[in-house]
This record gives sequence, C-alpha cells and structure tokens, in this order.
Amino acid sequence: MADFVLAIDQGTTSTRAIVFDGAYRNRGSGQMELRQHFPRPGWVEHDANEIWRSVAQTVRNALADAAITAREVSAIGITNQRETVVVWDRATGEPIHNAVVWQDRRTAGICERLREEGAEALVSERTGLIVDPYFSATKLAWILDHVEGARARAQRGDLAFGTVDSWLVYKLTGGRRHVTCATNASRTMLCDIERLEWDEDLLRLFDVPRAVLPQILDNIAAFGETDPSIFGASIPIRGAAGDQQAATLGQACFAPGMMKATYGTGCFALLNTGAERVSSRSRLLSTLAYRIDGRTTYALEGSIFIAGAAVQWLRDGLGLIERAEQSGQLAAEADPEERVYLVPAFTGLGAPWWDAQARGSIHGLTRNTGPAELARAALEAVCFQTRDLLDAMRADWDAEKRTILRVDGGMVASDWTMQRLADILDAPVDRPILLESTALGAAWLAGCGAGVWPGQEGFAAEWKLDRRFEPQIGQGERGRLLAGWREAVDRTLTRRPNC
Ligand SMILES: Nc1ncnc2c1ncn2[C@@H]1O[C@H](COP(=O)(O)OP(=O)(O)O)[C@@H](O)[C@H]1O
Ligand SMILES: O=P(O)(O)OC[C@H](O)CO
Repeated sequence: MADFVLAIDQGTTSTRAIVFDGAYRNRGSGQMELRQHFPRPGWVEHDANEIWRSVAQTVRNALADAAITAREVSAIGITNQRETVVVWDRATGEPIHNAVVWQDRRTAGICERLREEGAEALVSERTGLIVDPYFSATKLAWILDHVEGARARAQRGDLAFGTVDSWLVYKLTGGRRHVTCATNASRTMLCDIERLEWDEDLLRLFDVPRAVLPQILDNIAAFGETDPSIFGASIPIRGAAGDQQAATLGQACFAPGMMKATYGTGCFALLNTGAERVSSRSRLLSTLAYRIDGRTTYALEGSIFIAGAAVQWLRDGLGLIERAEQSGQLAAEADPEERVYLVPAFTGLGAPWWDAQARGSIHGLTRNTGPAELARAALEAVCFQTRDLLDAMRADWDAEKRTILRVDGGMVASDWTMQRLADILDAPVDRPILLESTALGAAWLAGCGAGVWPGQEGFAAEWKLDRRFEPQIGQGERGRLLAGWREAVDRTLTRRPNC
C-alpha cells in the first residue's frame, strides 16, 4: 500500500489540499480562495456549495500536482474551520441557507439573553465553553427559525446539521454518511465533552431537535469512503479534526503541558492538559485536544482575534510597509526609549478578556513616534496577548511546569517577532521546520488510521526543530514592558473581566 495521505484543510479564507508522502513531505498541493459574504454588519457567511466545490477542485489539483491518482492515496484526513454551521436537506443534499461562519455575531442578542437567564453555568459545566455567538448552537437555531418551514422539517428528520467536516464527509461520500468528529462536536455548545454525546439539556436550551444531529466519531475513525465518481477511485476518509486541534496534532503536542500557538490572521493557542478536563477560572475554553481509541485528551484554549491582521493593518491600513515580511525589520529600527503600545481590539478582545465592545487603541505616542515604533507595537501586541493567554493557562493549570511553546502559521516567519515572543513570555519558543502543522495533523490522523503512518510516538520523534528562540531580556525590562501593556489594556477595556 502506498503511504501517500491526502489532507484537506478547509479554512475560513481558503481551501487547501496537500498530498504528503511517508516522510511527511509535501508532494503536491492545491489552494483556492473562498468568497466571504457580509450580508449585514457583523454577519459572515460562506456558500456551502462553493466550499464543497473548492474542496473537490483543490483535491484534484493536489493529485495532479503530485502526479498521482486517487488509487495511490491510502487515506484522506479532513481539517476545517470550526463552529461554522451548515444545514442541508437530506433528500436533495442542498443547503437550505448559506453557511453561518464562526465569526458571525448575529446571535449576540440571543446569547446575551441566555446569559441573563443564567445559562452560563450549565453551558460551561457540560461543554467547557462560554455562552458566545462564536459557537454553533445559536447559529443553528437561528437558521431553523429564519428559513421558512425549517423547524418543522428538522423535527421530521428531513434536515441535517453539520460543521464543515460533517458537510464535507457527507458530500465526499455521495450523501451516504452523516457524521462528525469529537473535536468539531465539542465546539457546537451542544455536546457534553465528558460523555462525548449530544446533551439533552443543551438541546432543550438552544431549541435544537436531535433529529438534525450527526453521529460523533473519534478523530481517527472510519468516516466513510469517497464516492468513486468524484476522484476516479474511492478513498477511505480515516481522520478528521478541527483546524486548531489538527495543528496541535501536527505539532506532536501529545504530552500534557505541551502547547502550540498558530499565528495566522488571528492566533489560537492550545495547551494539552491530558486526560484531565480543567475548568478555567480565567475564561479560557476547556475543550477537546483529540479523542483517539476512545480516550479523550483535553486542552485549554485561548484565542486572539488579531495577530497577523495587525501586520495587514500596517500594510493596508497605514501603508507603512509594502509586504508583511518588512514588519520585523522596521520594528527592529524602533527607538528603545519610546514605549508605544497598540491594543489591537479592532473586533473586540478575545481570551481572557472577552470584551466584544472594546476597540483598538494606541498608547504612549510622542512627537518622536514614527513608523518603526508603530510596527514594533503591532508585532509586540501579538506577543503580549500570547503572554496574557499563557498567564491565564498557568493560573488554571499546573503553574509549576516550564512551558515550551511550539509555533506555526504565517507570522512565525518573522525572526524578530519570535525572539520578542520568547522575551515577553520568558519561555522558549520552538519553530519547527515543517510549518504546515494543520494539514499535517489531519494527514497524521488519516495515515495512522490507515496503518501506513506510525502512531503517536513514531510521529512525535519525527518533529524537527528549525530554531529555538530563548528569552534574552532581564526580568526588570520584562516587568516594565508588561506593566505598560497591562495599563494599555486596562484603558482599552469597556468592562472589567469577571475573572
Ligand atoms: N514575515 C512576516 N512577518 C509578520 N507577519 C507575517 C509575515 N508573513 C506573514 N505574516 C502575517 O501572517 C498572516 C498570514 O498567515 P496565514 O497562516 O497564512 O494566515 P491565515 O491562515 O489566517 O490566512 C497574515 O496576516 C500576514 O500579515
Ligand atoms: O480557518 P481558520 O484558520 O481561520 O481557523 C478558524 C478557527 O477554527 C475558528 O475557531
């Protein structure tokens, strides 16, 4: 059997497919941008059929690029933007509404009401999440309430709900399978993350009929076989995971205490807490890292909404740079005596603050402040926000452990930012050679499931360091930097966090 494994990475802004060989080398890939629909302020939608077409096309392109046929692929692994909701008609396979994307805030009012009614305790106990429009449940209920006749059809069992993994498995298998993986289920706000079952109390709370829900599978499982008409031969789908969990796997963060952070447009950090489900006192999410062989591994997760997006703002908003990679060089020219802080709350602040109303601010401007100081402030903001997440994680779980952070995503190409990150965290930052962690994680699930790739230990042994960034500044300087950042955040928040 060939050891080629195909990863489908269906992200928020683009869809990618990568063929990996048994040495985890990228042997061919395809990528397509996805159109973003903003029907009203705060609303974000995707066309679910376009998502599917982009997957089918990028897989074909990746196979062609690798010069192999579907017959030579041992297995497919799927990873996806999480929380995004698709509802389709079981008879026709047609979505009844555009996919409502994780960023969509249309159900903010519903969440506010649920919080006022005291739903937070139940939601947090069963799901490890906080009541927020980010997650799937209220988006699903919204579709059922706003598409004519949908609720009655859902109750009759005529409609199916899925996160993007579920939708793709359904399409790939020619409509034969309606399943989801445990990590995606854990983000719906409908799943009990200890029993790994849909929860009756939550279904009642969010008014979701059980008949629309998919079956929950482990991250390595028999998800189905692709319909032979799609790629010319049937390929088994052996793995699936939400994209941040897949990156955790791709970074081989299998041991408790290991942590990864992915720096793309935003940043998502996950700390493996092992078999222990940690309830956060700092408003981090307590979520699934993965579920393999019927055993659940948990994680604490923190999300930063603006990471690389701050660099895009320097480029597109301020015109200070032409290309993202110039940001580090510009930041290095900043006057060390100038202390300028940017709090990039462009769309509110995520964990651990969760202040949706906060907006971005700049502190410490003087007549000497110029492009270099602003570039440094934008890159440092990503580092300070990561420090806030790390502090929250340490407060929640085993403060004694020395954390090593494994990083990936577009921003980690910047040596300046990675060094600053290590300085501000006061912890080493490890950048691997292979930066395709998300796709690799999905491929590993599938390759391991198909028996053509090694298990956790063998895979972890192959994780290779490109460069370790060690902290280089003293405690005094770090303390001054952090104090300045905390003051800037304090002045930006619109409400005090309840932690
Ligand atoms: N050398 C660099 N220095 C700083 N930021 C960078 C660099 N290269 C890319 N970025 C930032 O990384 C982001 C792209 O990363 P990527 O992982 O592709 O994101 P996404 O998957 O969210 O689209 C962009 O926001 C870009 O501004
Ligand atoms: O598609 P990405 O990489 O922006 O990731 C989105 C996250 O899964 C949302 O929770």
